[in-house]
Amino acid sequence: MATMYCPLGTGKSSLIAAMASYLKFDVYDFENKGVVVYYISFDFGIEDWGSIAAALIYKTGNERNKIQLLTPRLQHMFSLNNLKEMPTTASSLFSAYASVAGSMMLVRSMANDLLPPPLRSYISSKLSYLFTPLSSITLVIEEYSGAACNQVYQAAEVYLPTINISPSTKSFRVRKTNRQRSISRAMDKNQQVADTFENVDLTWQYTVTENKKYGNTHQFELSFHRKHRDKVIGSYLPYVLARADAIKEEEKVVKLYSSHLCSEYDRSYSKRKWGSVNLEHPSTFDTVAMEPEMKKMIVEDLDRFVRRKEFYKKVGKAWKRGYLLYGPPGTGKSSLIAAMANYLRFDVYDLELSGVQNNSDLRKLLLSTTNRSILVIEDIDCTVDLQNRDNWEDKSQDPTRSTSNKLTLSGLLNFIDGLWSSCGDERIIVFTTNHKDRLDPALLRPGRMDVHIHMSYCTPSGFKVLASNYLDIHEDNLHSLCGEVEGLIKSTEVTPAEVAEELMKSDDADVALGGLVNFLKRKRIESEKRKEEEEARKAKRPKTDHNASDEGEAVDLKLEIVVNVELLWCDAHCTGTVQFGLEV
Ligand SMILES: Nc1ncnc2c1ncn2[C@@H]1O[C@H](COP(=O)(O)OP(=O)(O)OP(=O)(O)O)[C@@H](O)[C@H]1O
Repeated sequence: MATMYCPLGTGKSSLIAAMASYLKFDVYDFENKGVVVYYISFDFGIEDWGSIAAALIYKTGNERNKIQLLTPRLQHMFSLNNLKEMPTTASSLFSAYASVAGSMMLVRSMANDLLPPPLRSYISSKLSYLFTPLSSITLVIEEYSGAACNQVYQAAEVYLPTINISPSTKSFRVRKTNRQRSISRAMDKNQQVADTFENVDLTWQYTVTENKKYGNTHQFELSFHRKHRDKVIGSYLPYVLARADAIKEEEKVVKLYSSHLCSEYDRSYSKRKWGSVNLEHPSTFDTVAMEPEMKKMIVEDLDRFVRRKEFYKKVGKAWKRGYLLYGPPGTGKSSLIAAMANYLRFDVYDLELSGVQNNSDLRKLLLSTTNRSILVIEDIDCTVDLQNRDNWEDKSQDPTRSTSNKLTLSGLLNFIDGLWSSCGDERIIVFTTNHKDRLDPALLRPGRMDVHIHMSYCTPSGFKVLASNYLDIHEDNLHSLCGEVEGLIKSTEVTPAEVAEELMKSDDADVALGGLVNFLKRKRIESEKRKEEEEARKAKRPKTDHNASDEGEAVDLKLEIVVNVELLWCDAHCTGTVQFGLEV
């Protein structure tokens, strides 16, 4: 047993990861205040159920064959003697059948009454294999692998709509959004499509198991002749994964996932899921108004990040990068995130922390995000109280909630660069805030937020980008008002959002720029007036040693002195000697 105690950012999680990878041990991450969860696993495999069925149905042939129908480990469970005692005449077979059927009905009604729905659905899905032809085999591709997304499932979702509809398909789903050029289709539940790969016939089926309490489970079932098992697993599935990547690349659709986009029904599901829409934000690095050097720095940083897979491996770091975007509202933080997503073609996961109940919920949500994605937590200073790492909780504090049932900063940090951060590749994490000073230093330390980007008020070069976006004004066709606008922008705090709003008011550059000049002049007058009023207020304030800004310090100092004196007084009692000293 080992206890690690050291300051923030000194590599506790990395050491644990290194120990686990050196020893090839699994890691169980128990939160110190967390709830212990017991997992019960049912490990009858497909083969086992098939062989149980085979042993029950084929009661002919010699005893050796009967035993061979069972997989080796089931041979231990079902003894030879039990099989020998199975009946062989038609009448005894019929009465055996009747008694088995009666027992089955009894078992089924007991199961309906006693077993929880997920367990029932698990058992019924396993029993369905009894009815598949023995020559064929079915691969079950579930949506989730443990808590993480199953990439084969996701690839099947992309690939299957591109293969021809089978004659046996009775229904399929169609959709088209504003941005899609053509209608896309998807498999409907319980429908099949056929595919052929290197002369192997394959059948895909999409199934949804409904469960009101725990939410629906989705899966694909891929059936084929069992003699092709190696080819399907070794060649066909990798082909489907590669095709899905290529299709996504061709479609160039970036998705925006949000935990708020899933239905209430899905939310109650213990494995909370993300709902998605296509990210149709047109922002690119060309359209974002910011200093050209900063833009160049960000693009180079992103390029370096995506090509550094081996580097991250070599230095023993999870392949992820954290960006902190800070600045006043309307300076383009969201636009920059969209530009990053469009540039990298990474999906965006928009996480609203206010809707996350506890660390366990957060973990489920984050584990179900995919690789090559951007996780965004906007306005991180507003959603939760970040002041204290240990007491970081949802603002709606409920004293009745146990301490283990909370969202904590440690829980989030653990995902950013703790052990959990390694559960995925090529991840970008972006936090945005209007108040960087309000963030816990633990969040800002190097290694967590690798790049801090200040999104400032509009600058002359930012204006040039906006003028080009909105009015097609470029270096070679500069408008006579551009010089005046740039001069005003230098001396006025105006956000790119405000400038953009003015430029949108007319297609006529004279009108739009004229409006912007007036707006900037008004803004400058207002801000000068505010400054004068502030200075007048300061001048009117009585001159004391305890004005507002000094008061806090004075109180702190007083408290400190009282505490010191008390401690020294205690010392005096205990030791009989006392020395007073005061350092200010
Ligand atoms: N730097 C920018 N470049 C281009 N357009 C911008 C920029 N900043 C703001 N805008 C315009 O203003 C709108 C609002 O900007 P955006 O939402 O990106 O700002 P924000 O900093 O994320 O604001 P908030 O902090 O309120 O979320 C955008 O739709 C865009 O049209």
